[in-house]
Parts: sequence; C-alpha cells; structure tokens
Amino acid sequence: MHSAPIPESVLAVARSGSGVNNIPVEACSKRGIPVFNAPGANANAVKELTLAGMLLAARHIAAAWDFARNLKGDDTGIQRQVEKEKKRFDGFELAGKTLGVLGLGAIGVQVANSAIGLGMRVYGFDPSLTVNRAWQLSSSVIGAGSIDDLLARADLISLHIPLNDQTNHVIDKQHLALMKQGAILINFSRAGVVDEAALVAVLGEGKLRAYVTDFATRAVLDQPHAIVLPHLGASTAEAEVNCATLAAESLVDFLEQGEIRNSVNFPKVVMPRGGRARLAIANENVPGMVSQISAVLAAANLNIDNLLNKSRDKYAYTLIDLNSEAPPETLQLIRSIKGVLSARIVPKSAGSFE
Ligand SMILES: NC(=O)c1ccc[n+]([C@@H]2O[C@H](COP(=O)([O-])OP(=O)(O)OC[C@H]3O[C@@H](n4cnc5c(N)ncnc54)[C@H](O)[C@@H]3O)[C@@H](O)[C@H]2O)c1
Ligand SMILES: O=C(O)[C@H](O)COP(=O)(O)O
Repeated sequence: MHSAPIPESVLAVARSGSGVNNIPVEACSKRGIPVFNAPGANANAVKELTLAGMLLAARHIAAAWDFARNLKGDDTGIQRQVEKEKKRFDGFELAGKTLGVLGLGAIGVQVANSAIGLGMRVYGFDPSLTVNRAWQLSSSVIGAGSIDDLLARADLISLHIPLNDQTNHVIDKQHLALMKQGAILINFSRAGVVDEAALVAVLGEGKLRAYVTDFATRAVLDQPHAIVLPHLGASTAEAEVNCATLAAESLVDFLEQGEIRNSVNFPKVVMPRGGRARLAIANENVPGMVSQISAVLAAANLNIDNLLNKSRDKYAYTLIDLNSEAPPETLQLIRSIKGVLSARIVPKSAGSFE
C-alpha cells in the first residue's frame, strides 16, 4: 500500500496477518487512521514451518528428495544407488543443538518452546519482550545478553522480528561474521532483515551450512546452500481463517463501537458504551487535548457521561460518551482543534460510518 493513495473516506486499515511493513503506518497515524493486524493468529502456522525448515536443513531433505525422485532403473538398481549415495545426505539431530531465537513475540515464543520440546538448548533475545510473552515462554529458554551473544552461541538461528527502520539489514556483515562456522540461518521474518549482499558473500565462502528462507530473490535462489520457500509461513487454512476473523473483529469493534484492539499505531481503548452518543477522536499525544475537546463540548452544552483517553508514543485516542447527541458543527469544531487527527460520531447501529 506504500504507493497507493489512501482516500479520505478510509477510517481504518486491517492487515489479515502479522507484518505491517506493506502498510504506510506512520502516514495513517498522522491522519488518525488506526492500522490493525492479527497478532498471533498465524503464529502456529509459522512455528510449524520454521520447525520444518530446521529439519530440512539438518537432514538435507530437499536435496535428498531431489536425488530420490531422479533415481532411474529397476528396484535392484535403485537400491544399489541409494546405499551407495546416501552418505552424501548425512545430517545431524536437532536434540542437543543450540537454537538462537531473535524476536520473542507471538511466533518466536512458540518456536523457542517447541525447540525445547525437541531437546534443543534454546537462547532467545528480544529487548522489548512483553510480560505476556515472558509468561508464555518456557523457563528453559535462556536469555542471551545481546544479539551478538545470541548469534555467537547458536548452531541454528531463527529470525522472528518485524521488518522496520530499526531491523532493516539487522543481520549484516558483522553479525554474519559472528555466527559459528556451519551455522544454519532461518528467516521466516522478512527478506529485508538480512543484508542480502553480505549473506550471499558468506554463503559463497561456505560459512553457513544453509540459509532457510520464506522469501525468494534471484540472488538467494542462485545459492546452492539456500533452501527457499515461496512465502508459505502463514499459508494454512487455519491461519488464514484465524487472521481474517481477528482482523474483521477488530474492524467491527472500531467501526461500531469506536474501540481499538490489536492496533499497531494506536493504544488499546475499550470502554463499555453509555450515554446517548459516542465520539471517537484520534489526536496527537500532546498536553491540553482533552481540555480543549471538553471545552468545545461544554460550549455546546453537551454533558460527558464517560471519557477514556489513552496514549501510545506520539499518538492518543479518546472515546467520549455524551448524554445527548452531538450536532455536526460540534464535530467540525473538534476536528479543527490543532492536534486532532480525526474525529467521528460512532453510530449506535452498524451501517453508516461517517
Ligand atoms: N513467513 C510468513 O509467512 C510470516 C508469517 C507471520 C509473520 N511473519 C513475520 O514475522 C514477524 C514476527 O511476527 P510475530 O507475529 O511474532 O510478531 P510479534 O510482534 O508478536 O513479535 C515480534 C517480536 O520481535 C521483537 N523485536 C523487534 N525488533 C527486535 C530486534 N531488533 N531484536 C530482537 N527482537 C526484536 C519485538 O519486541 C516482538 O516481541 C512479522 O512481523 C512478519 O514480518 C512472517
Ligand atoms: O506477515 C504475515 O502475517 C505473513 O507474512 C503472512 O502473509 P500472507 O498473509 O500474505 O501470507
């Protein structure tokens, strides 16, 4: 959506998935448009494919399957070729190996916990680990001191971070150099979190045993040690239904109640409906917003039944239940307050969103 014009009529954007790097989130924030995603709704699907990716690399499954599919001749000949050649595909077991998980969010936590279940030693690193995710994380997962520490310890490294300005090329030449000789790098996050030129260089030097990725690019496809899937992490019937359901529920809550759940740019704002009319206002997180809005309402002789104002970084969101209907001119006055990004009356019944 980065190059698509966003019409004035747009009230909200919902991503039926996790990553929002394809949405101009900051531009939406400045217009008071909440962007929703579906946190955790496809995490199990990605976790399962990540585990498959680890096994694909550890046991040379793709190359071995390719070899088997191309066997020629009768059964006796096939058996002879199999027993002669199978040593080419000798692998290693995951149990006892060290996995480093970068990003302990919805997916990273599940990958880390499952790897513990497979008998792996697991290190994790996430400077913004939330309390909820910490509760979900197996107590056997060890916290790495830094990303450098994580990369240096791991036999396999799995990336589960979002792509944004801070994480673009976070796995760069220096970080690749820290990885063990023969390490496996697994990327079900986004192509851009790895510096492709640096990656191709280390793959060419034979430093990594494999790069397993969900993101196909010409340069990576051309590497013999790359195992590339066509962005299939969340492509299960279950994940697609989970994501679509959560995205639709968030939109309905926002459009019908003005409530915000699962937004990546505005705070969670949930308030049981009261009064006769509800105002939903997105504003900059600066002093004096609530008092200016209240002053407009008081001047119009409108009484506040309930009010909730929450902020998140540079932005804030206010729900106000009034004891009587707000006239359109009051809404216009609120919209004209410096720092108000969007304001609307949330209709009591679905169907007319203005
Ligand atoms: N391959 C696929 O089909 C597929 C499917 C779903 C998600 N994804 C990708 O995976 C990403 C993660 O998904 P999620 O649902 O787990 O998201 P999430 O928001 O639950 O977790 C991301 C975690 O990464 C952490 N993080 C951010 N920057 C970091 C850094 N520099 N170092 C360490 N940790 C950092 C955050 O604190 C957060 O805990 C998504 O943003 C998306 O890009 C890919
Ligand atoms: O960010 C995500 O949720 C995944 O990359 C899935 O994307 P998709 O829904 O386009 O498969």
